[in-house]
Amino acid sequence: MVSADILERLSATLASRRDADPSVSYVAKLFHKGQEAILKKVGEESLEVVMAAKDGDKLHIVREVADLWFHTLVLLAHEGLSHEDVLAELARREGISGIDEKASRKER
Ligand SMILES: N=c1c2ncn([C@@H]3O[C@H](COP(=O)(O)OP(=O)(O)OP(=O)(O)O)[C@@H](O)[C@H]3O)c2ncn1[C@@H]1O[C@H](COP(=O)(O)O)[C@@H](O)[C@H]1O
Repeated sequence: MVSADILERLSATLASRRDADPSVSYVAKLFHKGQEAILKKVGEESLEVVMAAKDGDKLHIVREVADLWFHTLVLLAHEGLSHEDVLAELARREGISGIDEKASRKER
C-alpha cells in the first residue's frame, strides 16, 4: 500500500513552488496565474472524473481522480490551507453516522 506520506511530500513541494520559476514549474505557473486559473483546472478535472466514471475504465478513473486531488491540493495551498485541514475536517466528521461503527466492525 502506498503511504499517505505522499500528501506530506507533495504539500512540501507545492509550498516550495511559491517562489519558483513559472517557466519551469507547472505548479509555479498555476500559482502565478492565480485563483481563476486554479479554479478552472479544478472544474475541468471534476468533469473529467465524471466522464471517466461513466466510461467505467478503472485505471482512467484513478488517473482522473489523481488529477482532481492534485489540483485541489494546489487550490488549498493557494488559499493558505493544506491537506491537513481537510483530514482534520474528515476526522471531525467521524461519529456523525447513524451506524455504530465499533459495533459494525465487531460484527464483521
Ligand atoms: N501531481 C502532479 C500533477 N498531476 C498532473 N499534473 C499536471 O497537470 C497538468 C494538467 O493536466 P491536463 O490533463 O489538463 O493537461 P494540459 O491540457 O496540458 O493542462 P494545461 O496546461 O492546459 O493546464 C499537466 O501538465 C500535468 O503534467 C501534475 N503536475 C505536477 N504534479 C506534482 O507536482 C510536483 C511539482 O510539479 P512542478 O511544479 O511541475 O515542478 C511534481 O513533482 C508532481 O509530484
